[in-house]
Amino acid sequence: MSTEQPIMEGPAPMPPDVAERFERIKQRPVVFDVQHLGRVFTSPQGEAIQAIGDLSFQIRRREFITVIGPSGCGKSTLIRIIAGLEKATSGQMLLDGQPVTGPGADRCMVFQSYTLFPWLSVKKNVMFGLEQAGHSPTGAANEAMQWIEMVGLGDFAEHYPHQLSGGMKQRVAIARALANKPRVLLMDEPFGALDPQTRCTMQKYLLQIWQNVDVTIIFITHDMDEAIYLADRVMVLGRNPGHLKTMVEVPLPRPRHPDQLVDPLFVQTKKYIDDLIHPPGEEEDKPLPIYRMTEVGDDVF
Ligand SMILES: Nc1ncnc2c1ncn2[C@@H]1O[C@H](COP(=O)(O)OP(=O)(O)OP(=O)(O)O)[C@@H](O)[C@H]1O
Repeated sequence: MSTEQPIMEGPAPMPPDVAERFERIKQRPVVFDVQHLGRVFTSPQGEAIQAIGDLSFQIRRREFITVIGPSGCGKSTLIRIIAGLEKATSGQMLLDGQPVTGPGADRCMVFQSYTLFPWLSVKKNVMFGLEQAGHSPTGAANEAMQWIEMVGLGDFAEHYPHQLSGGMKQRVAIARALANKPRVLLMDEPFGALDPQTRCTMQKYLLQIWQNVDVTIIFITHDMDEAIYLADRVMVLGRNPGHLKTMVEVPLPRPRHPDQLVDPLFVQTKKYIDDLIHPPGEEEDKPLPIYRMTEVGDDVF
């Protein structure tokens, strides 16, 4: 067995034009201020499960933040607390300086599973929240159509969810969320169920939409390429209990382009984040016990 230490990559260098962009971002107002957030669950046996330990971070207006970390580090718990669907057991969270105490129209969520009403057309799905918020049917229809056009589905407004592909359904879900004009769009692995090609197309659409809408995005993903490609900053979480390992400023200029996936800065950033999430030598790296299931001598390698 080799006794050599694996080489841990440092963060990639920041080109001057991207560093300037981050300086400009730091001048923007803080939208989200999360202070010492913690969440303890109780197991069915009555044991305390500390899902999130002590998490503090700030997000500025119109930042695109992706959240990545190993399974069980508290990504979903965090986004559910931000959405107001779950309560923190310690700490607090301010949105535009005001404490968040429950769900609100200022935060909208897009989930991985398709959550459209199957009995409503695309247009009616997008109108639903608007009508609930007090828009007249005509006003809601006009507003809904603007958002449906924005996600490129103008020709599908009268279609029903079962007539749409997975990517189209998620575009409707994004239109429905944005129609409420939230301050923050929360996305919990929204493209996780899509095939790789559709996923790439959706990433491109989302970046275009985000460019044209005044919204801050917090986006959970398991996919490292997706996390880096979309984000201004990648929030890397660790587990037991969930904690912030680091916030990585992505050293790539915007607008993003798929060619950047092979840029040395991208590759170095990926290696850096991967080393943070899976430190070499951790349990997951241990080899499996090997049981021989073939005849001795049946060596195909
Ligand atoms: N309702 C609950 N009751 C008890 N424990 C919970 C509950 N929800 C989450 N947990 C625990 O909190 C921890 C964090 O869970 P969470 O689902 O937030 O992690 P995650 O990072 O989103 O995981 P994954 O990547 O697998 O989706 C886990 O140990 C999980 O078992």
